[in-house]
Amino acid sequence: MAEEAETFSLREVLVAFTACVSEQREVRVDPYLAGWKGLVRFLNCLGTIFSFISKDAVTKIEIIENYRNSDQRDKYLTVQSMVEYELANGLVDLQKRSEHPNSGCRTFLRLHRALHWLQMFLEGLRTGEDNSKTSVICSETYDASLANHHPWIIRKAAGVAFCVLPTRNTFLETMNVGTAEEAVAMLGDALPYICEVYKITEELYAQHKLLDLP
Ligand SMILES: CCCCCCCCCCCCC/C=C/[C@@H](O)[C@H](COP(=O)(O)O)NC(=O)CCCCCCCCCCCCCCC
Repeated sequence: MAEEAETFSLREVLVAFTACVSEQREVRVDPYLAGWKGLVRFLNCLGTIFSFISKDAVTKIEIIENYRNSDQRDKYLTVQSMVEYELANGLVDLQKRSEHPNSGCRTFLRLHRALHWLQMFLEGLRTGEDNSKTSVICSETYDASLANHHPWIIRKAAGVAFCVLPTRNTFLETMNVGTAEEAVAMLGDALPYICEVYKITEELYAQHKLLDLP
């Protein structure tokens, strides 16, 4: 675990998200998944108490990766092409999960909601006081975002896991980007890209009324 922590750098994760938006303002699926995979590696370094979260994220990443490795891989190149393809071919359960329980659209939506939390969490870390508690930043941003989509039992387990998070400065140093100040600067550079990815996806899902997919 320690070795994994040493090789992890937040830089590679953030670089992946900066590569997500194409010139046509489309969201590329491969760098998006690469970004999430990096985040999962980081989460695994924080302790086994987070395993239930990383397992769920991995399951969702793999569902979409399988589409990217299938005969229909080109349809899943961008979020825009995925939405167009799945909707045109009736591959999305719109009211309740039945024939297509793991559509790309509903799976991606779960990661998209988590990206909203990530965006707020990283902003909270960036602007927080030196001695502020990561656990507080994490639970406040979780309550304001993802928690609204989770049942009580998940919210409870997440709340327990957040308690073990180290202080803000230790957390920033774990990112392996340099000093806490350097990590803060890196967050400032990268956050606009994450916000842009989130915004484009949110608009696309809203336009197609997909924000509440079961
Ligand atoms: C730094 C501490 C990390 C705290 C992570 C906060 C997010 C908490 C998410 C709790 C999810 C619990 C697991 C189960 C979730 C599912 O029920 C639920 C719904 O799925 P379903 O409709 O298929 O049932 N799934 C989801 O909402 C997707 C959750 C994906 C979470 C990925 C979180 C990865 C976090 C990576 C953190 C990295 C920290 C970054 C700092 C540089």
